[in-house]
Amino acid sequence: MSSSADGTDTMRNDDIEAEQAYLSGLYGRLDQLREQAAERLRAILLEAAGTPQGRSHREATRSHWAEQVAQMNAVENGLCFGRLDFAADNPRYIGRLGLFAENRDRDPLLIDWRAPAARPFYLATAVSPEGVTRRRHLRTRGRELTGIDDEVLDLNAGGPDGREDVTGEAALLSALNAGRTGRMRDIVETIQAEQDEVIRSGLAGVMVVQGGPGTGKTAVALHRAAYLLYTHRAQLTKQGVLILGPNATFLRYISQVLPSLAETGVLLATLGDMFPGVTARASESPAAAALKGRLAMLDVLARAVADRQTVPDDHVEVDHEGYPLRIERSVCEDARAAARRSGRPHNVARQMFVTEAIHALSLQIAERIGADPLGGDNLLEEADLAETRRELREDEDVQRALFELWPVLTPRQVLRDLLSDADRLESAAPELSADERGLLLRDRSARWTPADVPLLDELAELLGVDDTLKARAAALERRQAIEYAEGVLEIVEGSRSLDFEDQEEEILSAIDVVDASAFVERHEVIDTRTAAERAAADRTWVFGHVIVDEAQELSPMAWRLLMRRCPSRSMTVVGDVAQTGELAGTTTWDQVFEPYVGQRWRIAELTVNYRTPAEVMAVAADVLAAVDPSLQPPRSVRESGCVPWATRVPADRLAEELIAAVRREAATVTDGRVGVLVPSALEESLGGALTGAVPGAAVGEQPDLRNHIVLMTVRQAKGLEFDSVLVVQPDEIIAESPRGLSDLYVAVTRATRRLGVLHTAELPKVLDALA
Ligand SMILES: Nc1ncnc2c1ncn2[C@@H]1O[C@H](COP(=O)(O)OP(=O)(O)OP(=O)(O)O)[C@@H](O)[C@H]1O
Repeated sequence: MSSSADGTDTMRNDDIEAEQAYLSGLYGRLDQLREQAAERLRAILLEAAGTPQGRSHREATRSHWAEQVAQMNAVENGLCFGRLDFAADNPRYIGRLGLFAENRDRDPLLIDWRAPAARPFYLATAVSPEGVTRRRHLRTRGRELTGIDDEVLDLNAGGPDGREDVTGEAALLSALNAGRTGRMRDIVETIQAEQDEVIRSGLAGVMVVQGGPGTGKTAVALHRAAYLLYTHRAQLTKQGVLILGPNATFLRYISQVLPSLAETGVLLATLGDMFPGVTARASESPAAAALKGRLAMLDVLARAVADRQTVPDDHVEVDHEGYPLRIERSVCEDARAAARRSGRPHNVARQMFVTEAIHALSLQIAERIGADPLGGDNLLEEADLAETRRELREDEDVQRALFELWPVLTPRQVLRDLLSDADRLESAAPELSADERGLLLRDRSARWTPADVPLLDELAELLGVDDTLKARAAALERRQAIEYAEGVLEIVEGSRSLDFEDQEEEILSAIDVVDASAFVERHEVIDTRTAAERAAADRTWVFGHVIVDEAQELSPMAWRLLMRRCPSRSMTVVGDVAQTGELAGTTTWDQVFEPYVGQRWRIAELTVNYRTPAEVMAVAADVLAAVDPSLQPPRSVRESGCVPWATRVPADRLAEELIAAVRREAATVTDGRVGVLVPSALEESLGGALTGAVPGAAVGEQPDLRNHIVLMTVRQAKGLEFDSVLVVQPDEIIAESPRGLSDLYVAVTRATRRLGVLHTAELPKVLDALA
């Protein structure tokens, strides 16, 4: 049953009035709380700085109140969207945030959708009503109530309304039929029962959410992040939650969902962002990316590092205090063997290499200067030897020679050197064929690709960080800060008013009361970043929970990186093995998790497609059967009434026909978005033609999805959706990759309403339904 505020249908007007009054009361309370929080924030900002501890406390309080204000601002739209009536209890209002009256003894005015008390809103059905007699969806625009949808769940009170397999059917269909905006919306008002199960599943362990296209995997993953942060706030705000998505365009697409749920403490990243200091966005051939994703790269990288631990053919000569010293090959070999035996990472084991080599050199010196002319024991004592070793360590020539033999290395340096040098590659990767090595080889100046990132991360593990070097760098930084502070204090001193110089009484200036190191301490920056921000800058950060979207695309090497960031294995992994496009991606979840958690992972399946209407899904089902006949397509929740079509056009008129089709579709879906999905080989030419004819159409590496018309490759369209989708040259999409059929499946399932296909050759068999 449905009613709108204009009073044209059956719902009693006084119901609307009563709900509007309640809603206004909630906004009144929200305003009051927001004003109180803003007042506290203002007071804190006016407080004096004080001691470092005081400042850190003040900073914590400031960010608490700033977050409160931000949260209350974020829920302004759709603050309250539901009401539950019970046979034997007071009604409950459900919203984006919990609100209490000033007198806390009373029932809450508004229940946060994530609280257990809100759960019947998503789960109660007529068959299993959980005490609920009526579920009411409140439709609002700003602070105004625009309509009400009721579902009566009490079987005795006149029978259930609507379908049993969906909850809140009217509200759901209205959300699904709305035109797309290029930014994903939250689904908090219409979460369905099977989605709710996933969202509220426990924090511990690996949960895989397998579901066909449009089943809400991304939406569920984001709402799960919000739910987990609400339920385990103390733990997760400290450790942070990571959401890994397939590319930057996708991250922008989902970027508004969590803020609209008033959650900001989540790090959204792509694989290319997972090595601090590197933003890996360059593209490479799918075959090269697949090769880099294989576990065989572990041996290649280990050998690449070992190859940097060198020994001379015969010896190296260095000058030490005017005398020549020989670093013999055998000395280097022994020192290298000892360092390798330690099992430590390269940069850490280097200490041992240096110690062993210096020891050998000190004996060489002892032999020269401490030899007993009478043939007795060496005359140097242990203390002399220790002094010799110290001198050797500090000798720059010796240092340089040892550095050459066992250098301090960075991951970027090792990977760049390896991938740009055929000899190094051959030495490190003898088991790869020459063709495979050719795939990896590239110019030194090449930009980083996402598939490089797991290799960099692996190298960081193999190389390690020498803590003594880190301590030295920190000491240097502090020394520089003190020098800077001294400079500041000198300026203060210099600018003392000359007028005071003759005065009798002593005037204290900054320089009299603080020395430079105290100054540095007082001004040391307090880390005000959120856990998510700190995590983004720290390769070794361990997250409280990791959520992976489009997880089927990750390579075995990428999984190693992620598992390192999440030793607790508290993970939510969402994906669809039928949509795998990357050659190094997976087609079975077992394969992914067996090495890390054995059989200890749970799977949840989503079976209803909320995006793609039944007419389009019928076409997609044939493509899926060709990908793997054992896979079942998800069931569409609605029909659009639009029949998918295919048109064959002459090859020399493809661009013109496409432009005409785009114009037609754009005129039909005026309230939504048109997506044109093309084979990679045609992206540039068709993109150019389209933007030439239809100014404002978005194309390129990171097109703005808010544009009315967007042209992209299928790879780029992963996870996205458009009201109308035009698929161009499906046969070429299939031919472009060994996973071409999966790519076509992805392409046709991006449509929320309309699907059209343009082709110049025969229509591929899998699209016979369109013939
Ligand atoms: N319960 C729901 N209420 C309203 N809209 C929903 C619901 N569940 C999913 N949707 C909508 O359905 C569409 C598809 O959802 P989503 O992108 O999360 O699916 P997906 O499973 O990740 O798809 P794909 O695998 O194709 O990327 C989105 O527009 C989403 O907002």
